[in-house]
Amino acid sequence: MKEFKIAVLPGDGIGPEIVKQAVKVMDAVSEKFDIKLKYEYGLIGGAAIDECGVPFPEETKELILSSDAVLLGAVGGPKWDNLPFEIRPERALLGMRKLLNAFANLRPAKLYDELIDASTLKPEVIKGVDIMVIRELTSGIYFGIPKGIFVDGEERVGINTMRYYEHEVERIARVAFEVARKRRKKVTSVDKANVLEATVLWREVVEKVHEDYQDVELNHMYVDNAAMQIIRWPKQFDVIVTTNMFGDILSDACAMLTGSLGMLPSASIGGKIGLYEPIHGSAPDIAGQNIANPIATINSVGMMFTYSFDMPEVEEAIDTAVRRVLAKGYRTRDIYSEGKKLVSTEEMGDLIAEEIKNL
Ligand SMILES: NC(=O)C1=CN([C@@H]2O[C@H](COP(=O)(O)OP(=O)(O)OC[C@H]3O[C@@H](n4cnc5c(N)ncnc54)[C@H](O)[C@@H]3O)[C@@H](O)[C@H]2O)C=CC1
Ligand SMILES: CC(C)CC(=O)C(=O)O
Ligand SMILES: [Mg+2]
Repeated sequence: MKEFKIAVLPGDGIGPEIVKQAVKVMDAVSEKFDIKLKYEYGLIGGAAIDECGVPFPEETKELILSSDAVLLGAVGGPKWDNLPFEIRPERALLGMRKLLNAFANLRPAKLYDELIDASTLKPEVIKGVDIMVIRELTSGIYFGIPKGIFVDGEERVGINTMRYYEHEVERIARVAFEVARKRRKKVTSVDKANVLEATVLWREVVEKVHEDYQDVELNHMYVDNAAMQIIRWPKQFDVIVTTNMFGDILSDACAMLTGSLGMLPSASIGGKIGLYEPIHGSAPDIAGQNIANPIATINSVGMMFTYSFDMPEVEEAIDTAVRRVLAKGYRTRDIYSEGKKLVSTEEMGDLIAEEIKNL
């Protein structure tokens, strides 16, 4: 019997609520596919600050490094926003991604036909949308030095630095071309090479790597245009590869093509141990109300089975279960439309887990 140890880090805000639903789904998967899943819970973010004074405790680092994969809810919230920057919850996230060398963040924005009515965009614009955003995750402006708030003469100056080494661009470009080969064979590299030297280098390296992937079409787009094109005509995109910050922003925009930010899962790969999390944050505005959409987290579990455990059949099963629950008309508040059945976070988790058992 296959056996996997999963580090489960619920985090803050809606994190614990949505992760609980993902665990229900993992329980159902374990039964259905006869796999042994061992969960070990750890503290991260604000929850860790409250308990041990730091956002990313040594114990959590040891836990994730001794696991086969990591499932994260989300971190952060107003309670911790005034802490010194270096010990804020979000630092734990960046630290964990770096520690795991999870440099490739895959964020699939695929619209379920069943949710065409959940979007504010026209059906003809979004029907069939299937974009894979590949965001560089362990470098760029979120990591570059110098960074900080410094005193310069009479006033302060805030500095962040966008920097990319050639090898960092090369490895993410390779991931993008490899993924595109299994899809519709088109990569759009998004940069700001008209004004940012770091992305002039990015564009050059992507071009160079492309020489090894001549069967894949490559085009380049500036990020401002890309933000507009995603909303204007999203079906022009197959794989989007981009920098850490641009990918962060564009993937939230892509989420709305699928109906809600609560729909987009992610896999962060590249190192030995994969990290799986919804793309959204801790949603403090709806935390504790049992109304958050758990599907992004549940589908992140699906990605875990494909990318960490080489069991794509489990991802397919989870995807089918989600689709069937949506087809029966069940909706959390964020994807609700008239005539559908409004359900809570807990109910959505139960429905999807039950559907898996009945597959
Ligand atoms: N990966 C992570 O842990 C991330 C953490 N954050 C942190 O989360 C906190 C809140 O950040 P925001 O900018 O408000 O972004 P957010 O992604 O938490 O929320 C943005 C909006 O989307 C809604 N939303 C998010 N997830 C949802 C879900 N599953 N179901 C239904 N609605 C959902 C929220 O209610 C909110 O209105 C901050 O402290 C931020 O730093 C933000 C993004 C990612
Ligand atoms: C701390 C942030 C970089 C988290 C975020 O917005 C994301 O990863 O999407
Ligand atoms: Mg983000």
